Parts: sequence; C-alpha cells; structure tokens
Amino acid sequence: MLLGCIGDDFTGSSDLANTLSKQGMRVTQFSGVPQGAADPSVEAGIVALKSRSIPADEAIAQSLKALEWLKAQGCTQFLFKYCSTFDSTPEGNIGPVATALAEALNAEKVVVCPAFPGAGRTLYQGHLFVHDQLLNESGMEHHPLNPMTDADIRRWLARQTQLSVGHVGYEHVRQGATGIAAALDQANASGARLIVVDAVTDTDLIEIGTALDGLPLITGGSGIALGLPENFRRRGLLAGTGNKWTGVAGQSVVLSGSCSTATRGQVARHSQAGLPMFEIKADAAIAGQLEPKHIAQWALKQTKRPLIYSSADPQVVRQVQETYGRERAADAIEGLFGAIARELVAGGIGRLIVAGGETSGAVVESLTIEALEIGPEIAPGVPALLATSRDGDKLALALKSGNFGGPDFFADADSLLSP
Ligand SMILES: Nc1ncnc2c1ncn2[C@@H]1O[C@H](COP(=O)(O)OP(=O)(O)OP(=O)(O)O)[C@@H](O)[C@H]1O
Ligand SMILES: O=C(O)[C@@H](O)C(=O)CO
Repeated sequence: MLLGCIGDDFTGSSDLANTLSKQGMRVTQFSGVPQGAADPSVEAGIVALKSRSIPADEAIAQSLKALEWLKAQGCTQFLFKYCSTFDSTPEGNIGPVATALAEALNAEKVVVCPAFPGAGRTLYQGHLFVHDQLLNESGMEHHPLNPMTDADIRRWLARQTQLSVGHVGYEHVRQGATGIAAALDQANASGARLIVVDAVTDTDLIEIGTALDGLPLITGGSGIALGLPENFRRRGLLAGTGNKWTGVAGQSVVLSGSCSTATRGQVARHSQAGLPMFEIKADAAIAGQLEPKHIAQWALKQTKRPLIYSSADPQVVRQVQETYGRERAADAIEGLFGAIARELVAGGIGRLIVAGGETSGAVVESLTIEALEIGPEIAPGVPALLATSRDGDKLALALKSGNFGGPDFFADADSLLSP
C-alpha cells in the first residue's frame, strides 16, 4: 500500500476512492480500522470512519488508530479526507484531527484544500464557494449537523486548532507546481503549519498534487487527490491494472436520511415518477414506534425500486431538533436506517442505494461490511461499490453524499449497479 487515507465519513471516503480509482490506482475502502492486514495488491487504502460529527477527542483517537494501521501496511504518504464543504463546527473535527495527524507524522507543511471543482466547490482567496455562492449562502448554513456560517476557511479552521494557519493564494497556484512548492515553503517559513491552498480548476489540483510529492500529510476533499497517483506512477510503483467490476442482480432499495437540497430533489423526482415510497417521520422514529422489520417487509414486496426516506425540508428538521435535540434525532433515525438495512440484506436484496454521509455510515456499520471494492463512477464523487460477505454473497452499493448527483441519481445508480 502506497497511499494511506483516512476519511471522516463513508460517502466522502467513496468519493475519494472514485478519484483515486479513476486516476488508475487499485483502491479498497475499509469500514473502520481493519483487524488484519490488507490484500497486498491494494495501492491506496481508505479507512472510512464515522468521525465527522462525534466529539473531537474520539475523532482524534480513531484517526490515530487508522494512521497506525495504514503505516503498518507500508504507506509512505497519508491523506485526511473531509468534506468539500468543509463540514465542521467551531470545535472540529477537521482542525483537531489534522493537528493530531500532523504531530504524529512530524508534518511541517500540511495542505488544507477542500476544493472539488467537478462538484462546483472552488477555493479562492481562502473563501470556499459552492458554484457561484459563498459557502455560507449556499444552503450549507442550514446543515442539520454542522451549519457552515463562514466561507473563510482560514478563519473557520483557526477556531479549531492551536497550529498556525497560513494561505497560498491563487497568484501562486496559477504558477504551477514549482510556484506552489515555493509558496508552501514560504508560508511554513513564516510559521504556518496548516496551509489553506486556493484551487479553482482540476488543473490547479493536479499542479498542487505534483507539488505535494513526498510530503507526509495532505488534507482536503477528494480533489486534492487528483494529482497524487501520478507521483507514484512516475516512480514505476503502480501496477496499472485498476479495479474490476460486475454489478449484482436482484432487488434494489433506496434509503435516504439526507436532508440536503440535492437529495430532496432526487426524492421529489422519485415521487414524480410514481415509484413506491415510505416516509419515516422523525417523531415516530424517536418515539420508537417504527418497526424496522415491517418497513423492510413493505420494501421487499415492491416490484419497482422502493424508497424509504426521512429527508425533510430545513424548517421541519429544525423543529425536530428543537424539540428532541440534534443528537437524539440523528441517533434514532440513523439507528432505524441501520436496522432496516440489515432486514433488507437478510431478505436477499442485491443493490442498496443510500443517500447521506451519516446515514451511509450507520448503514455500512450496521451491515458489518469490512471492505468495499470500487467500481465505475455513477455521478461526480459517487462510485459503484461492491461488498462480498464471508459466505460469498454480493451486495452492490452506492453511498451518495447529500449534495451529490443529479435529479435522476437513484435511477442512474440502480442501472449502473445492475449486471
Ligand atoms: N426528518 C429529519 N429530522 C431530523 N433529522 C433528520 C431527519 N432526517 C434525517 N435526519 C438526520 O440528519 C442527518 C443527515 O445527515 P447525512 O450525513 O446522512 O446527510 P447529508 O448531511 O445530507 O449528507 P452529507 O453529510 O453526505 O452531506 C442524519 O444524522 C439524519 O439521521
Ligand atoms: O467532499 C464531499 O463533498 C463529499 O465527499 C463528502 O464528504 C460529503 O459528505
């Protein structure tokens, strides 16, 4: 294993897996820190954690454990993947985890770059944009778990870490790899250890990737990985075989716990198409009135792709959170989705499409999936995934980040996951 990655959620990890796989690396995504050693053919290993929205000290402990395992697999470079919308609160967890990893690796110049131009996330003058809107005006200011109320990533990060935060502006990035490397040195010479780097296009990210050759720690969205495989390829370290893929037959089900704008559009499209849908009401889930077995049985009886969803408008989510507390609501709904997924898999489904990072984490953990093979891209940032149980049963999955995918994502995913 060459490149060791730590993802702070499951959909984000598969987003990164997609980028690395498209750039020709053999990639495996692991659910949590594996017990044993990885298959020696894996070139980039991604340990997917569910550490985005847990207390910072727990996120640090899990990330350091993942780092130790990745080191033991032989990795020489490490990447901490977080969301391209920099999902975090003033307490963390991006700053605390990046700080702990930097200390553990004695990393002096640590790039911080959430940019993902393919999904409309660009970083300019230290400010993060979602398409043509500043992050804090993009809808992310209403996020149920981490409302993003400041687009200045330097300022937001500085609230989360003791390390000094620097910046490499676009005037250096546009000079290419050599200019970027010199600007990183300069920022570090002025005392900065976490260095926010502007990036507007994929070409910028490839140049940044070239400049990062040999640095122990990199942090960012999946875009920051675009230029990294080439550094290994140049040294003749990649086998060049990529990943293989076959879809899975049988029934498919969609689970959506995401309340993001894109997901709500996909839920609306599913409804317009007249496909079967079952709404999980937060109140009923929190009161323990919903029986996972019954909901799964309803889905298993459907002949067309059913959707089970708790996705709701921001004002509905706000009301639920004010009544019950954010964590209580999230735990109840995520727990329910996990339990439904177990019943569905026991019922023999072949394909499972999950919307939402936290929801996907809850589902994959509940299914005790250890490793996921990476298949072709369904939409920018979302690959097809394949899990194989100890008995050889296959489940094809799509784990979709809240704001990813076009309105027809559920249909697109289902057809790509099919044989
Ligand atoms: N109706 C609801 N009321 C309150 N909370 C909800 C409701 N539906 C879902 N949730 C919770 O909101 C959170 C949504 O987070 P999740 O990460 O799954 O989606 P997302 O934020 O859209 O996706 P991503 O993190 O990939 O951007 C989950 O913890 C989920 O349980
Ligand atoms: O970077 C992104 O936007 C996604 O991979 C993600 O992490 C959203 O949860």
